[in-house]
Parts: sequence; structure tokens; C-alpha cells
Amino acid sequence: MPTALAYQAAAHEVMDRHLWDFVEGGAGDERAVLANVHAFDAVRLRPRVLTGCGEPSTKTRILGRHWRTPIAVAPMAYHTAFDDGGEVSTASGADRAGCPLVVSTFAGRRFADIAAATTIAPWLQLYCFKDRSVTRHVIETAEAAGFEVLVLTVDTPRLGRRLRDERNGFRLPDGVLPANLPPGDFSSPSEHSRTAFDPGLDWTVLDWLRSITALPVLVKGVLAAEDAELAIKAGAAGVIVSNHGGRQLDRAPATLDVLAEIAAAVDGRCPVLLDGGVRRGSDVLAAAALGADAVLIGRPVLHALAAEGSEGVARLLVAVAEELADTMVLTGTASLSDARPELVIGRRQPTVEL
Ligand SMILES: Cc1cc2nc3c(=O)[nH]c(=O)nc-3n(C[C@H](O)[C@H](O)[C@H](O)COP(=O)(O)O)c2cc1C
Ligand SMILES: CC(C)CC(=O)C(=O)O
Repeated sequence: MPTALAYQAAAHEVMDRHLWDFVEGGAGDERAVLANVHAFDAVRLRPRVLTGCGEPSTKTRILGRHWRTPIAVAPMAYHTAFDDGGEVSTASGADRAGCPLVVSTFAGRRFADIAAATTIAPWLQLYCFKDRSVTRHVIETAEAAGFEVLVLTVDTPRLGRRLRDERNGFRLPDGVLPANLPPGDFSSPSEHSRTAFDPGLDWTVLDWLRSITALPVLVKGVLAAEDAELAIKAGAAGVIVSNHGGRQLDRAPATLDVLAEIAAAVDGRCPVLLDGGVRRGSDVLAAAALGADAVLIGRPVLHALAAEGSEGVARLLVAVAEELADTMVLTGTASLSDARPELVIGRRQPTVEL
């Protein structure tokens, strides 16, 4: 069975060193990158026996759509740096595994071509630029291509200081460009983001989004129960518990460590998704037990794409989904709604009461 670890090793063999550092790296001392993975490593599951659960259901329903398995691909910039087909390859691989793809504002392929490669309507990850006309254009292009959901990234008023990229003087490989943005100089993500991203966003950005689109908006980058509450008040259709894979705030908490607190605050009013460090099917079940309706997988998908293209993406995601089903059988968990916090040993209980 192909694992995330095996694809990481395979990608390391084939990837340019600076590109590797761009993908693997995080902000500062990379505490938050490690914290995500360590939080999952520390999980032990408490199996129940003789439950009669031999054929578990991994199905779920998110924003009115049926998902075969509670796994989607996290938004990541520039898949064309890893495979010539870029996001088109990722979308078709994810489709074969039954997983939706969240497409980055900085996708290297046109939204219409990405949408045509999958039977599952993609979601658009949105960076809100100072120039709102550009942001609006990105949304309209995605809507015209049939995208169904917006994911507003809120943890990036400025890009985290990524020391590997600073040391390497990182520049995108020649020919790697965002396919859905007006022409500009994108060669250094840190320099571009400094001039283009709006550092002064507040919750009223959701009002503006609602005034220009009817698509549901999920807020990605929530790490505090108070912000989940504010997101719902501002009209968000869901929250994504994320620390951007440790690429933003070096001392951000592991996402798994704040999940229960946020799920308790949301209390079923909207879907709660999580990303950061999800590598195994057993990680998916732990996240479900602590309140996630679905998870997103980031770096391992790029590793699989770099190592084996579209086929690699499909094989990785199928493997994680099968491992989720295995773990459900072995813990006596018949369905995702049966995954309760008692399944997980040694996690802290919610700490914030609203
Ligand atoms: C190379 C790379 C590019 C990324 N680009 C984006 C992006 O364009 N927009 C965004 O919201 N998050 C972006 N992310 C963050 C991911 O969406 C996600 O939060 C994170 O990778 C999940 O953690 P994991 O990689 O440990 O699975 C990026 C992450 C990586 C590794
Ligand atoms: C081009 C970057 C802004 C993409 C990103 O979000 C990241 O590298 O984490």
C-alpha cells in the first residue's frame, strides 16, 4: 500500500532542492509544522470489540453533497511545478479516489480545465487582494467553471517568514505561473504577497463576498473557538481548522489540539474541517472523533504528484481512504457519526467556554 511517507521519500529523490524546501518548510523554526504531525502521532485509539461492525461506512455529507470518504485535497499553489498537467492531473487523480479538490488562487492551470478533469465540482481557495477587482475576477472565473464553494484563507495577512526560502533566495521555476490571475511578477511568493495581499482584512470581508457571490464561503485558518463563533456570525458556511501547514505562525497550535474546542463552539451549526499533518487513515478517524466532518490533505498530495503524477495522487488518496475503513473496523466504528471523542485516548477536553 503506498503511504504518505513512501511518497515523501520518492518525491525527495526527484524534486529540485529549493522546490523541496518550499514545500516541506514552514515559518520560523517550523514548530507548527512538527506540532501538527506530532499531535497525530500521540493519538492512541480505544477500540471496542464484538460490535458486529465488519463493513463500516466512510460516507459523509458536506454542504449538501455526498462524499465517498471524508477526505479532500488542501489548496496548494502551483501544481505545475510538480507535474506538467498540474492541477488537471491532481483533479483527475483525486476524482478517481472520490475526493474533492480545493483549488488555490495560485493554481497553475485554468479553472475551466481543472473542472473538466473531475466529476466532483472543485472548490476555490481565495486570497483577498488589495485590488478587490482581481479577487472578484478570480471568483467569477471559478463560478463560470462550475466551482461550488469558496474557501477564504484568513491566516495570511502577510506570508509567514519561511527561513528555508530566505536562505535559498527561492524563486518559482521558469514557466510556473498563476493561470487565473492577471499578468504580474510572481517569481518570489514572499515578495508578491507583500505587495498584493490585503493585510487589513476583517470580518466585513464576508459581507463583501456575499454581495458579489451566492457561493457558500468557508473560512480557512481558524484556530480559536472565538473566531469560529465570529465566522458563523459573519455568515460563513463552515470553518477549516488550519495553521496553513505550519507555514504562517511558527507558534501556532497543532490543529488537532484545538479541534475539540472549536467543534464544541460550533456545535453542529456548520461543517468543521481540519488540515495539517493528516497522513494516515487512522489520523482521519482521530480527527472525526474529535469533531471534524472532513479533513484536507496537503503536502503528501504534492509528493505523490511529483513522484507518480495523477496516478500517484489517486493511489495515495485511495490508500488513506482504505486505511480509514480498516481503522473503523478495528475500532468497532460503524460510521463517521459513531466516531466520538471517547475513541481517542489522552486528548485534552475543550478549554474555552463561550
Ligand atoms: C506548497 C504549499 C502551497 C500552499 N499553498 C496554499 C495556498 O495557495 N492557499 C492556501 O490557503 N493554503 C496553501 N497551503 C496550505 C495548505 O492548504 C494546507 O493548509 C496545509 O498544507 C495542510 O497541511 P499538510 O501539508 O501538513 O497536510 C499550501 C501548502 C503548501 C505545502
Ligand atoms: C503562493 C503562496 C502565497 C501560496 C501559499 O499559501 C503558501 O505557500 O503557503
